[in-house]
Amino acid sequence: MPAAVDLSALTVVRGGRRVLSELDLTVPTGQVTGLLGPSGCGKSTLLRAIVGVQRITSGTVRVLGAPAGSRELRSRVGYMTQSPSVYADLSVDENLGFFARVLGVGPDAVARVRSAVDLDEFGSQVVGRLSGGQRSRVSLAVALLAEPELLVLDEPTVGLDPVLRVSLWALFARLAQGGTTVLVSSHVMDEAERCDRLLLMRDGRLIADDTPAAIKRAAGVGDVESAFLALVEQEAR
Ligand SMILES: Nc1ncnc2c1ncn2[C@@H]1O[C@H](COP(=O)(O)OP(=O)(O)OP(=O)(O)O)[C@@H](O)[C@H]1O
Repeated sequence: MPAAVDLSALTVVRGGRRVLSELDLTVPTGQVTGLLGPSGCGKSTLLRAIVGVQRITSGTVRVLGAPAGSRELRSRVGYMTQSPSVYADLSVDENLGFFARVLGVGPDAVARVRSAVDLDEFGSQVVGRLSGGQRSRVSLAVALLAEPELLVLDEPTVGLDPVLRVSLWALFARLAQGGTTVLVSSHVMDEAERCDRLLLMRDGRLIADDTPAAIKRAAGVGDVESAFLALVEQEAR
């Protein structure tokens, strides 16, 4: 099966700084791929390049067989940014209904995505009066509306309690089982274990690209956080 995302020699310079450097990577179709690395390593910039909202300096980014950001990808790629991108003065259902119309999907999608993110009790609640975690789940619900083939999520579990985090990771796994490609960033290394595949990043470069088990095995350690530290140490030598 062709890769959902295929990057070749991607370089991005932002504010005079080289934020991504000659990145080559692929994201397999129908799996949950985790993009992990410390704050500032370039995760959001990479995700922005994949959804086509980042000006790139050089290289190529192909998504679902088309150049990133092309028109035909609009409804095939769902993107959730780090800061909630929904209207604070509208209710959850009004937001979902609005974005459903923008995306041209039927009104029955609203109930489907509301329930997928566990917000059924909050349909008539104004978003401005929700907690941060609830608000980010409304953004996630928007990203799910068009049943995208590729779902790109920038730190979707920040600010969520452990129970909700587990339920969201279960949702990502269910989506992948149904054929959706899920690319999710996090700087919480314990979330790595829930991914089929991991991309570990540091300073705009990829330091590992494999399954969690293979990354731990290669580093001879029992958890991904220790593997990350071992890889950083190896590089410094
Ligand atoms: N608008 C911008 N202009 C210039 N530089 C930027 C801009 N946005 C981000 N950067 C720089 O690009 C680098 C990578 O930022 P990016 O947001 O991609 O990192 P990240 O890994 O997603 O971090 P975090 O986990 O904290 O969100 C950082 O050094 C940051 O300072």
